[in-house]
Amino acid sequence: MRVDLGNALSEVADPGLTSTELDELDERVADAHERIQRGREDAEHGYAALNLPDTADPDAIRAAVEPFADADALVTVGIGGSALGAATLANGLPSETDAYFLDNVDPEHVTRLLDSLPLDSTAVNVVSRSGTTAETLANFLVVREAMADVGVDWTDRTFVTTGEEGNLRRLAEKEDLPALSVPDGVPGRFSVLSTVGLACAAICGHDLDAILAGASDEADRLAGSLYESPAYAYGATSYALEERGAGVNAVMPYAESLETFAEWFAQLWAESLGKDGRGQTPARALGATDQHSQLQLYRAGPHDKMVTLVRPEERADREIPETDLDGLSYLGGSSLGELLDAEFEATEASLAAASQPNVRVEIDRIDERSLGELLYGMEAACVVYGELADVSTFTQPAVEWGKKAARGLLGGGDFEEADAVAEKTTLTVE
Ligand SMILES: O=P(O)(O)OC[C@H]1O[C@H](O)[C@H](O)[C@@H](O)[C@@H]1O
Repeated sequence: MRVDLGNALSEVADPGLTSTELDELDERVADAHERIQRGREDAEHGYAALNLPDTADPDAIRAAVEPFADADALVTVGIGGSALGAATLANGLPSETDAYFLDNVDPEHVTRLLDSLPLDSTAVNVVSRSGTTAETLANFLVVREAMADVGVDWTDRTFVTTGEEGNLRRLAEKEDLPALSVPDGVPGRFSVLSTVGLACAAICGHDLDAILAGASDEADRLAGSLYESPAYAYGATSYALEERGAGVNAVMPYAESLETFAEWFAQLWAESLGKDGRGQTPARALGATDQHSQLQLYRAGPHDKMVTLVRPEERADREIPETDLDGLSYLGGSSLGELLDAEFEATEASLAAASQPNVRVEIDRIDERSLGELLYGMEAACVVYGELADVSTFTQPAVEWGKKAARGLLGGGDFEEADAVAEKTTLTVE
């Protein structure tokens, strides 16, 4: 992963950083790096996720999913960190198996998906770190009933990925389902390089060793200076821009296959860093499509955001046919890839010309190794941001609050959070 901070400097951008400010930030990055390394050495909760390039066991994952390798489709039933990492890999890379994700309990969507699948040749991976998430368990109950209804033995087609405790683990034991373990100390949104993301990747035919090798390369680049570590350069600059008023981070990959990456990033950034009245709101955009919609705001709107432009340096290209149509001949003989790159650079320049801060993130190409670098790099960026902002990066109390309120409403326990629903202030207009 390469990061270009030029358009975040104060000579270009407002807000922006002077080189003196960047040097001061660099001194704080050295301390943050020390803290991160200590956390990694002690395998502390959260920091342990940055050790996954070494601690994940791709052989064990491949062996566990082997019985499901011939499935025509794979449905991952999970939500948040238990779906988005796997989806980023599945949607980012060419896949041998059709991968679907049930990460919502919209009944129409669930029914439409189940009606469209060949259930007798579909594998189901139920993923929940806690093993208690209501949406995941509800969807699982629906999926297994749908299988039973058409005479499919769901116990033959299902495996689970979960922690050592919880309802899902108990269910797996009771039904004798194959079970992969979510490693200790790895929060959901940092779990893509563990069993959580890699089981799906293995069934899709992706090269797990290459994903982990890419992540390992990025881990090797973590250093006590942001000038030596692309991940820290990105995380520290995002933090410093937020401090100076860039409360939004619009992530805009210029690759259709990285659209889900922006969703994964949104959870990572929002849930980890949205604490104590601070945080940077992730916005999702796609280049070049959103140049024709959101870019107007990003260039001409308030100076309250940074734009992260992500692209592969190489991609499989396709020529644009020659044409003698008036005004279009400039396109002929060029390629869609060249056009997309020109759009990328034009957007970057247009933001800079309007003094809107933006950062360029590049990977070599869209393959296992580069995605491993990108995913690991962004996780490390998030952790260093959390250290600099002094927030508790690996907790999510605000999300837990809503989970308890919903559970209380459904009669799943006595949660005071549910009382707030009855106390809602209304001002209805009809
Ligand atoms: O994997 P699970 O325990 O089912 O959790 C799934 C998701 O649930 C919550 O919303 C958490 O805040 C997320 O961080 C987590 O990824």
